[in-house]
Amino acid sequence: MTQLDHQIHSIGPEVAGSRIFKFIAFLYGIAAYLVFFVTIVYAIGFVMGLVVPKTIDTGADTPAAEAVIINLLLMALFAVQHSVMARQRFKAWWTQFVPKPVERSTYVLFASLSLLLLFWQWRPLPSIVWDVASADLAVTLVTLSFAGWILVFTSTFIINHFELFGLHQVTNHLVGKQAEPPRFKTPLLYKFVRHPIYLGFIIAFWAAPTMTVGHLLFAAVTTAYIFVGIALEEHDLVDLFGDDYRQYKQRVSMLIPWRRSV
Ligand SMILES: C[S@@+](CC[C@H](N)C(=O)[O-])C[C@H]1O[C@@H](n2cnc3c(N)ncnc32)[C@H](O)[C@@H]1O
Repeated sequence: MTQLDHQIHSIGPEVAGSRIFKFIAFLYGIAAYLVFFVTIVYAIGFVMGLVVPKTIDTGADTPAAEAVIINLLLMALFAVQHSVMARQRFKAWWTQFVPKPVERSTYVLFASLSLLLLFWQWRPLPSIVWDVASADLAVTLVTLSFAGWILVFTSTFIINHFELFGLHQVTNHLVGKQAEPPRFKTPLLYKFVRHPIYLGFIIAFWAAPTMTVGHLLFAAVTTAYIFVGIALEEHDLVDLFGDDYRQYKQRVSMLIPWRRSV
């Protein structure tokens, strides 16, 4: 027996395999996070029409009806992927095939890929709905849109950025730390609204100095989807945290600070 054979034998195939798996899972988690990061940065340029080569108002000339259908299908694909894969029952089913430590990273990767597909294949509908004449108002709207994106990013860190995007799970797995059960939290902004991340997206999508039909379609459908997403997410949160979440809903508004119902 060579020295290497002896070492492998003494570690045991299970442990050796699992060590390699832990490391591969960690690298996979980092790769999925990087794809997510590129996607969200691209999303800012795409929606605001800044820097990136393909924006919400550029792309192949397509007849309006065809463009609407393609864009609706792209948004529907993202919505179905994003909602179905986030449900507890789906997670219970697919973690029979996908190892639990990389479940969140895989979800993040699929969501990012379906968004990249949307950015790539999105058809412009360039007719103008509004175009503000005042330079001051235009600057205010661009600033508001940036503020929306900042709200999105800050809120992910407030609730737990690294857990939300799967890095926490693969790191814990790598160092052999047990995954902690989800905890109900209402830190900082979550004391004013229950969904600051979604509020940030709504602000970022609607605050545009020039609103085209394509941008309006995107803002309207994603806003409607956010309301559906909130209903599904809150159903799961009540299942998970029971009365704590029910009382939170009574106390704190959904999206508009200081207004209990919405
Ligand atoms: C993309 S985050 C969105 C969080 C929130 N809806 C928002 O807009 O800021 C979705 C994840 O956050 C979790 N979550 C939402 N509110 C929470 C809370 N108050 N405490 C703990 N987890 C929460 C959900 O279970 C879900 O896994």
